Amino acid sequence: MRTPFIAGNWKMNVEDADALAFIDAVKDRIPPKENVESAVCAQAVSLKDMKKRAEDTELMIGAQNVHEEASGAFTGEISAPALTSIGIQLVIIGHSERRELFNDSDERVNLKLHAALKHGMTPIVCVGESLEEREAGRAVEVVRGQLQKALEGVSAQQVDGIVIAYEPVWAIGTGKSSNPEEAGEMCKTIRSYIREQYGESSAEAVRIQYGGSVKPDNIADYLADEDIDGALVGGASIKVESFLSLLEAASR
Ligand SMILES: O=C(CO)COP(=O)(O)O
Repeated sequence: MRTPFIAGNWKMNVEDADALAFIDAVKDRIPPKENVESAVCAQAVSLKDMKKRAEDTELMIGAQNVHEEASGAFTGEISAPALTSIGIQLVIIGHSERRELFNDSDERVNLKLHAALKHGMTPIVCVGESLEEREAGRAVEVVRGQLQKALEGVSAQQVDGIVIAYEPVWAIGTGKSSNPEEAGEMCKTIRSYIREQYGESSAEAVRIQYGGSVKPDNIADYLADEDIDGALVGGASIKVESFLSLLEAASR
């Protein structure tokens, strides 16, 4: 059985002092990782200190982005070796905000995924259709296309450790969460894609999160679906009690 995985994506919303205070507040209340795996992905400047503060807990600390090259003249970027050198093993790749605002094309998402895997990181790869694409009946085609391009050249052995987050763009930060049945159907489609490409054991191993306006009062509706293994949560992951409620709801 797959262990549920709840990850907070704090985006550019939590400054250093609050990030560290959050760790202090949750660290003795994180459920064992056998019940639910938990993470928060913060701004790069806070990662090193957060990692240290979270040392004795099972809360993982993740990055929100990584550059595809290991080093070089890429002003302002962060490399996978730089992240792993401070103990950061988890990274979000291809979030729709990065795709939309920072030119993270499917090809770049693929390069970033390879960089993360090469350096032993666990990637959370985000896919999801826009409202326009959903209304045009193209949601499945779009998500399958994103997966195909993101996973190009990724081996079956590598794919087993990847987390895929299905985040319909229209449900992010809008309070307009996707209907759990529709979300479940898309997560099933994602798992079927993994099965087609990599076989049954990879399909069973890969964890698929839903993301988009997940909150303590709706998370159980998503997790009830057999193909939804957790959530990637923005707004509702920032406040201590809300984050802990999400973990409690997901804990098995
Ligand atoms: O983008 C998200 C997580 O990556 C979702 O954000 P919200 O939970 O705030 O809708």
